[in-house]
Amino acid sequence: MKIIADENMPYVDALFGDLGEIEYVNGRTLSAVQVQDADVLLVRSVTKVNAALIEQAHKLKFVGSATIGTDHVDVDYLVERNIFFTNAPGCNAKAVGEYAFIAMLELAQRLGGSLAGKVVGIVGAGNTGTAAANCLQAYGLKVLLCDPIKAEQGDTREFVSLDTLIEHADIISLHVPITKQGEHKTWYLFDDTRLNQLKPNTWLLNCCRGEVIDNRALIKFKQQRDDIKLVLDVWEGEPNPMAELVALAEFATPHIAGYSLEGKARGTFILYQKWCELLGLPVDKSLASLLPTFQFNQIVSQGDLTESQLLKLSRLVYDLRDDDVTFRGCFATTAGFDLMRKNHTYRREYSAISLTQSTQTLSDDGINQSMLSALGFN
Ligand SMILES: NC(=O)c1ccc[n+]([C@@H]2O[C@H](COP(=O)([O-])OP(=O)(O)OC[C@H]3O[C@@H](n4cnc5c(N)ncnc54)[C@H](O)[C@@H]3O)[C@@H](O)[C@H]2O)c1
Ligand SMILES: O=C(O)[C@H](O)[C@H](O)COP(=O)(O)O
Repeated sequence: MKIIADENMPYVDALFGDLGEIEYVNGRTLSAVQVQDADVLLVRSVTKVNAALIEQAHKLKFVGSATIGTDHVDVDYLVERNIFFTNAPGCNAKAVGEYAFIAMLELAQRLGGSLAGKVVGIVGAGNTGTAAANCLQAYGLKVLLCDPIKAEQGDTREFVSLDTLIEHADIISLHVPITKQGEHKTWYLFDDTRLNQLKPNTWLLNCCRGEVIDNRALIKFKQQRDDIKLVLDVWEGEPNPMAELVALAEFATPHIAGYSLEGKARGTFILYQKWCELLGLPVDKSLASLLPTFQFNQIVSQGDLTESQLLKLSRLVYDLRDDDVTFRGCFATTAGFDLMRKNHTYRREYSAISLTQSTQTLSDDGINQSMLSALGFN
């Protein structure tokens, strides 16, 4: 059996190695000729899986994308061809949630203020939006959720309209899929008009898909509104973001919000589980065995933490400042954007750290052990 896998997908050897012959490919430049004799195709978000790529792949039975998003895959065409397709829902949700939370801590520190006390609006209350909301609520922040689809489906959480969210939120974090049609389409959800509704000093984070914000409108808007602060992980026209926009963002990264080691491992593992299920094979490998012990896995803290100490602790799992600096030095070419993603040293999630407090401080505003557990520390 021939398995074609993106060369930047970790743990493929460990999980698929005894199931067939694996050939690693560059996902961005993958061609129809390379996939024509594949039985299994394992991709990431950079590969467009459509008729042009797989029309001649007559043996293809399974396409797996180790991603949450599916906008790069022509799912209808796969159904028509009777090729099984799976993505990896939720695989990197925690990573994205922690990225958003850590970015807010970083931004608060950079601006000389505090994250505590802010109201945060989450647009899209699915896996990543909920993961971000969980961190924020664990930290005691008020969170407003906007997700008309979930609301219509009977989700019992409290939802607000996008207008209400924009009116009340100090920080807005975007967590929707990219959709081009329908009542709730998200393409340019934040266009010129929406951007002009933002209240003074709003922080806007985008960790979902670049085109959820009209990037040209954002450049024009931000050039006149220095009070608005931006954290951008995703860009219109990736892998070639607009240079003017990178310069205007407080923190800028190359679509790596989901790049935790745990998230990446879960992505490949979900594809492995689905493939075993499809073939009726036993799932005889475990996700836990793939992950190395984290360098700082045991930490003892003396007393409650302040917000700046929480940020220091967070920087052990992910130092956003490093990625921001590297990105600004390399984003200007396709090769630079992709190479930074390829060479990214996958960060860890909070759960990689076992944290104990040796003493409890009797203050009301400190960050205590139960808050840290709710944030995801072990
Ligand atoms: N930057 C990254 O590395 C990264 C990582 C993972 C996912 N993503 C992107 O983030 C997206 C969201 O991921 P997820 O796991 O949360 O997906 P999900 O499907 O679990 O949740 C998305 C939510 O958005 C809601 N939604 C759709 N249209 C909406 C609208 N117009 N207004 C408000 N809510 C709307 C849906 O109802 C759903 O609940 C993915 O589709 C992917 O494109 C990016
Ligand atoms: O949809 C997703 O899961 C993310 O966008 C994913 O993290 C993108 O990473 P890639 O597949 O390009 O490595």
